[in-house]
Amino acid sequence: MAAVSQVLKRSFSSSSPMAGAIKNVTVIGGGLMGSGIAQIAAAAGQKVVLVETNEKLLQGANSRINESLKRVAKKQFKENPSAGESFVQETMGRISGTTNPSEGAASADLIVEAIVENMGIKQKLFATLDEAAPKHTIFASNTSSLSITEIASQCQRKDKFGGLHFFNPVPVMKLLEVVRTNDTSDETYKKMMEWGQEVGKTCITCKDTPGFVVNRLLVPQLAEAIRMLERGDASPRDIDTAMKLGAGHPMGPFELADYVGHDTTKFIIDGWHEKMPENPLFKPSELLNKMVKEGKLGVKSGEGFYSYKKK
Ligand SMILES: CCCCCCCCCCCCC[C@H](O)CC(=O)SCCNC(=O)CCNC(=O)[C@H](O)C(C)(C)COP(=O)(O)OP(=O)(O)OC[C@H]1O[C@@H](n2cnc3c(N)ncnc32)[C@H](O)[C@@H]1OP(=O)(O)O
Ligand SMILES: NC(=O)c1ccc[n+]([C@@H]2O[C@H](COP(=O)([O-])OP(=O)(O)OC[C@H]3O[C@@H](n4cnc5c(N)ncnc54)[C@H](O)[C@@H]3O)[C@@H](O)[C@H]2O)c1
Repeated sequence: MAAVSQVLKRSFSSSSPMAGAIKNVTVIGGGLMGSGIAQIAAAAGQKVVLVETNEKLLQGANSRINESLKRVAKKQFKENPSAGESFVQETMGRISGTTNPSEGAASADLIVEAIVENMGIKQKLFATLDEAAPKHTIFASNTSSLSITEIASQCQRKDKFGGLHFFNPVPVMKLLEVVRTNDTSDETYKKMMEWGQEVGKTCITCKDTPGFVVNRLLVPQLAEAIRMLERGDASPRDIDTAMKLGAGHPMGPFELADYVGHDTTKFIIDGWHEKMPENPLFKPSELLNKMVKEGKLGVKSGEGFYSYKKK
């Protein structure tokens, strides 16, 4: 992955965005979600700067994107493999990396944050970005469960702040939840919706409420599945099979929670328990807490409810 300084010199000296069009996207956080968001923006022809905390994680994101693009190319260019290779190379060529968020923000029309699900860390990051990014830059968080209004509270540009909630895996899942706060301007909302369509997503809109639409319905279901397991009602495998064959889900709740990552699921449930202590649905799970304490984070660590270690 080219250093952003080289790409910025080469790419941004001559080009400047058309008034209003989102051409330069900065993604903060190159994990499960951020790497996918960077990938689809670059695949849509946009210049992407990916920001991570260190070079090793940047390289990891780079590899994850490259592997995913090869899977996409294998399907999209089935009849023309060499066109598929060019698609992968050209898309990767639009992505540069840096470990400096302020440098990464310098030429962004849109910044999408996909870092750890922690309110304080997100707020601190956006306060820094508010100083570094051009005045026209739109800020968006990919948070699963936190309040966009609260995340934006340390920023001046509350009119240019919203939520862009993608679904995992980003290159495959068609939905994008576009969230506006009471301060999000109509112009910002319109640009977020248009950008979501440009990167190939079907956009829905909802208010800035906990979990937006999908997670407000999904979290209780996954939580109830874990309580079912804790009561000994059924095994994870049988519960997953039940929901796949009985409800037509592509993944059962335990497969899905493993896929999402239990660091994230724990952040989500702990945050909602703190916000809504009276709601038994969001009471923390001893089993989940034990798994996280033991480092069993799901697919990302090789073990969660199931084992993913290569035999
Ligand atoms: C009591 C307290 C408990 C508390 C619990 C609280 C829980 C909280 C949980 C909330 C989490 C919220 C998280 C977030 O905010 C919201 C979400 O993202 S929810 C997750 C949404 N996603 C899903 O539901 C995914 C469902 N699964 C699937 O769609 C499929 O299983 C799959 C992931 C697409 C995989 O498909 P499969 O057919 O099973 O297997 P393959 O691997 O062969 O994939 C098929 C096909 O898809 C393409 N593909 C898959 N992955 C990628 C990728 N990363 N990049 C590109 N392409 C990909 C690919 O073409 C595959 O074909 P192939 O390449 O194999 O030919
Ligand atoms: N995992 C999912 O299924 C999913 C789906 C939708 C939304 N989300 C949300 O997306 C966000 C990221 O989730 P994820 O699953 O990708 O997590 P992840 O742990 O895979 O990735 C987060 C990345 O952010 C990086 N990071 C942390 N602080 C940073 C900082 N200050 N600057 C730059 N990088 C930083 C970490 O190094 C890590 O690589 C969370 O808010 C989560 O709620 C997750």
